[in-house]
Amino acid sequence: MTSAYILTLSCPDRTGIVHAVSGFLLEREGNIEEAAQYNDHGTGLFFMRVRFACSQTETSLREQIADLASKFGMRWKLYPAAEPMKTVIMVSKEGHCLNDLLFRWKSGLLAIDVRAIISNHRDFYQLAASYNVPFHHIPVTAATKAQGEAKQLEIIESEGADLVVLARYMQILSNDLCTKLAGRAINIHHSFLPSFKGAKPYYQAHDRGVKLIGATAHYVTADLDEGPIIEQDVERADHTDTVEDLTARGRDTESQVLARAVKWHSEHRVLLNGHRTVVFK
Ligand SMILES: Nc1nc2c(c(=O)[nH]1)N[C@@H](CN(C=O)c1ccc(C(=O)N[C@@H](CCC(=O)O)C(=O)O)cc1)CN2
Repeated sequence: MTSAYILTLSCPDRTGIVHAVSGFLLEREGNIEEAAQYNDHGTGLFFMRVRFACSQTETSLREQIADLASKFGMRWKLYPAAEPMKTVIMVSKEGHCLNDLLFRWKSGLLAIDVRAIISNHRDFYQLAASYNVPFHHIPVTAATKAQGEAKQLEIIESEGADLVVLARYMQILSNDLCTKLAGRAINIHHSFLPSFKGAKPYYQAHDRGVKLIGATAHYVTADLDEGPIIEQDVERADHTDTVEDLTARGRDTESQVLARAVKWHSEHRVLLNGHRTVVFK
């Protein structure tokens, strides 16, 4: 019986990498179903993503890939392709992105498994219940942030979440929590970064008189809204728009940008390249 796997790797660029990987898989009767690679001439790093079917067990493949990787200095990861990514979604008082992700998940459009919803407000406990997803209300104040984050992390770890989505969660995560969630927490920022970081970006955009508004999905880091960008998009604006108009029009862009980022991350299409990303769409 064959199983589908996804192998992602990065290593110093040199000739023969694709040949070595494809030959490795051929020797094990692996059938390549999808492959993509990128050579970053600026950093000299080579990136690759391969989806393949193979009859060998994951344990056996890991042992053999480790041997290949050592010869090329590869940083690599191997994922069973069929496993949906266990996900925890965090939200505050704006629920459009949460609602969109839940609908896409239940419609089979996202390879995720929403294990819990965490919020510092109670607004969306009925929405969670309608999808039969546990809802955890964890209020957060400056005085209670450490305890609140400890509860959040306990839920994340107990659910085995490989992805945490800040779907308009409006609390700044501590440096410690950012470290623990490194590479597996995605935030949707409601501006076209690097413009208008921080709180109330639509107020900032309106004050600047922008003719475009936007949304940015990025990995969460200790540096607020500075994490590696995964996806962005923009929407037109003009002099007649109020902040409320911009906020309303921006909701669809935010939801669509976040959904694309979650889809690509859950399919292991996003590779970190320093403070940037490589996205094999
Ligand atoms: N460590 C990080 N935490 C969070 C990030 C991040 O990139 N790194 N992204 C934000 C989301 N966000 C914009 O998208 C954002 C949320 C909240 C604020 C903010 O200043 N909020 C409060 C202060 C709350 C607090 O101290 O925790 C405020 O309005 O004054 C700015 C940007 C999610 N978290």
